Amino acid sequence: MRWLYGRLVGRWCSVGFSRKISYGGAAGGRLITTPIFYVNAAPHLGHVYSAVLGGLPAPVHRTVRGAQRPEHRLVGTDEHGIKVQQAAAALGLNPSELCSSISQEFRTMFDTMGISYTDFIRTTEPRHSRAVRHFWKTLEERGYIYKGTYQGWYCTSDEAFLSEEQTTESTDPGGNKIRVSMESGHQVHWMSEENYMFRLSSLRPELLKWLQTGPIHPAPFLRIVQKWLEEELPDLSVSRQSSRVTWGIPVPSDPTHTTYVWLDALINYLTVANYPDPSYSPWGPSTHLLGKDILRFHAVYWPAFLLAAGLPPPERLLVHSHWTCQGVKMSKSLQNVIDPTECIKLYGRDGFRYFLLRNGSPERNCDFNHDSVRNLLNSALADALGGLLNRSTAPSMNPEQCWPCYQCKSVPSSAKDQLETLLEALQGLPRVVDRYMNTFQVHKALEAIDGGVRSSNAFFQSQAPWKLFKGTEEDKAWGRCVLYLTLEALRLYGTLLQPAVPGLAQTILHRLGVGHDRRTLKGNPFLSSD
Ligand SMILES: Nc1ncnc2c1ncn2[C@@H]1O[C@H](COP(=O)(O)OP(=O)(O)OP(=O)(O)O)[C@@H](O)[C@H]1O
Repeated sequence: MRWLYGRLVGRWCSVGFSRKISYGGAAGGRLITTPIFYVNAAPHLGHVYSAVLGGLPAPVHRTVRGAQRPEHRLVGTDEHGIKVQQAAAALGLNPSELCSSISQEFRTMFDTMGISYTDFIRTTEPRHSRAVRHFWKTLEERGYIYKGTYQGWYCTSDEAFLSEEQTTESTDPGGNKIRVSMESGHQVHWMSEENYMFRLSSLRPELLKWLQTGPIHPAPFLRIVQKWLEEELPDLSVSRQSSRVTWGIPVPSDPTHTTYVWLDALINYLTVANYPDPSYSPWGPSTHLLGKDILRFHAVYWPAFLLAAGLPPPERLLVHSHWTCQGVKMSKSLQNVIDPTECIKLYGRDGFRYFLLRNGSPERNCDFNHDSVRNLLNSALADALGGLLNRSTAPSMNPEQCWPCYQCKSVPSSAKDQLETLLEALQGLPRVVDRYMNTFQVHKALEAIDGGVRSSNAFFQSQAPWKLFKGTEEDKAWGRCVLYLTLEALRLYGTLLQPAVPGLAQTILHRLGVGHDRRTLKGNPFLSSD
């Protein structure tokens, strides 16, 4: 027996892993952004998912490569516009009070969920209105803004202008005929107003050129944007008359108009890089993570605004699909949301994070229900991972509570194939996880780790070290080898799980006696402890 990581310490006693969960019980220069969230209501599960996902790349880099990568991680709240104005009026508050209170709720939620960030921006901050005013003047000076009349459908819920083809007829709950957005299902109204227009139509060739660099992932969303750009691309209204929308940033040259909330909101990605100070240098490469509901704003309007201002368009847009409730997108306006606080109470922070990251996906919507959370956590974490850890570190299996020697003189012929397949899979696992995590296909990374855990369980069960320890000297040596390989595999899983479920991973590594200086694979790869 060797004392590689010191004694196995502590007891495995994390709620939900050694015990089962029962429903209803207590329980380099790189800018990465998640959308800044609109403060017309409290955060829901969909926001938490986006924010958790956006917080992963830096920890992944640290875990696998051992190095810190300069990274600016932005989160924040989008606070202007008519929806906030209306929500505040309905509550008898002034908009500023509502914004401060809901923005704080988002911040508290991010902290509770262990989401790391380097800047939390609020679009009502003075640094942001300075950036917006400067950006507006730049667009004006470069000839991209003119006064015109906008006539068409407007969806207040989505703060979006829609063409006739993007709307359809529907019926409201009272049986009245209404027009709705085909994309979101929210009601639209006919609007005719004199305001400031942005020459979006003139930017089509440059946008198409940008699309050729393949900046949008996964590919189906790139195709959607290509299709949009093949259709009509009318100029965009970028102001509202301030008599109607008071809560926003006034147009610098004309205070009778308020800046369109999406132009205002998107500029936050520049504000956090100190735009327009002389010290401003665009963060590169910049990655924006977003839900598919705001694809048009990020993949058409935002690069167009940047190109018009003479700035580089974003390098990568990573798009994810939606959490739904009974098939309908979870959304504040529809009030069909799942409260993240309730989920944290039921499943713990890491259980909730694991579920979101394992089941959420870029390509397909995912329906939320408590049964699927309970089933996943019981099967993947309590039974497979927790079971393996408990069994392989139990005092009955390892009375001296230390790491056995990896002295595998001879592998029984019956175990050779299984061992070879397992070792090959585990040696390649960090590369697989790193690749998936860096492209935000986190569900695939977690699936790969879970696959490893299940193969380790099968190996442990079929070799039955508890029986080998009662056999010949050769059996005992092989038993120690099986135990060593299992603990080493658990060290690998614990290390790789740190970005997704930091608390749970620390519990595993602590239980294995792995010191804080060894919780990266850089310098400590799989089987390096031999
Ligand atoms: N159901 C959802 N699933 C996944 N992500 C979501 C969901 N709802 C919101 N988000 C995340 O929040 C971003 C937009 O947030 P927003 O504040 O507009 O939320 P919302 O609930 O859709 O609001 P509203 O109903 O007022 O439109 C999305 O782009 C996405 O990143």
